[in-house]
Amino acid sequence: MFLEQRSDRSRSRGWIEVIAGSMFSGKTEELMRRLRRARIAQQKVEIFKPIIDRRYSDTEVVSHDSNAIRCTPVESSGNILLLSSDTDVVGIDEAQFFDNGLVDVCTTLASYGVRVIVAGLDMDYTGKPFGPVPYLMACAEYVSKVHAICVNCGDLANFSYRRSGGTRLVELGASDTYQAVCRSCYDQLRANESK
Ligand SMILES: Nc1ncnc2c1ncn2[C@@H]1O[C@H](COP(=O)(O)OP(=O)(O)O)[C@@H](O)[C@H]1O
Ligand SMILES: Cc1cn([C@H]2C[C@H](O)[C@@H](COP(=O)(O)O)O2)c(=O)[nH]c1=O
Ligand SMILES: [Zn+2]
Repeated sequence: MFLEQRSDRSRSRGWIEVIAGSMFSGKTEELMRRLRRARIAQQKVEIFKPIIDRRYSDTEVVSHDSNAIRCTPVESSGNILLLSSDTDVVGIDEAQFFDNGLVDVCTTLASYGVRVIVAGLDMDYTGKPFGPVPYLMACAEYVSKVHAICVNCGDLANFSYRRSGGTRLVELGASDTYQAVCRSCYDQLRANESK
């Protein structure tokens, strides 16, 4: 679906791809698949994640199935620009944790001719747009909305239900803390909370 072949850098043909969805929807696996293919095509790839994502590893992007790829953890979106010189492809995971400056960073890189692939949650546990991801979806050339399986009913899931862990926006966790659920199961679970 996406071209691994580089276009001529002098013509500055870059673009932004966003992979968005709930937790467990396969965002990280899809990001890693695209980045591996770019490496097979001999392209220079740099991978970043926010430094606060210490869930599985400090220096790797790791999927829920334990597949991993090395990355550079960064404090803020501005670091990505500084560390991406002479790069063909930039991959960014857990984009929801970055500041809104990530939108400008991705746009600038794309204008320089870089293929930018961003993965992140589109909604937080309350069902609200999460960080810069919805803005990136608006600015991207390509958006892939991926889905998990609802652990309650087996339908497609696009919500991340928080089972425990309080009300802070940022609460790292996996299936201990979150479940992927469909809209109907999400509404039911949230309604039960206020009973
Ligand atoms: N409810 C679920 N629906 C789909 N996949 C799930 C679910 N729970 C666990 N998984 C596992 O999670 C993997 C996806 O992991 P990952 O790419 O890290 O997702 P994401 O980055 O979107 O959270 C799937 O291949 C599957 O093995
Ligand atoms: C919904 C939601 C999630 N988080 C955290 C939980 C995980 O550490 C990551 C998402 O990881 P994944 O690769 O998409 O599975 O985000 C959070 O901090 N706040 C939330 O509302
Ligand atoms: Zn459901």
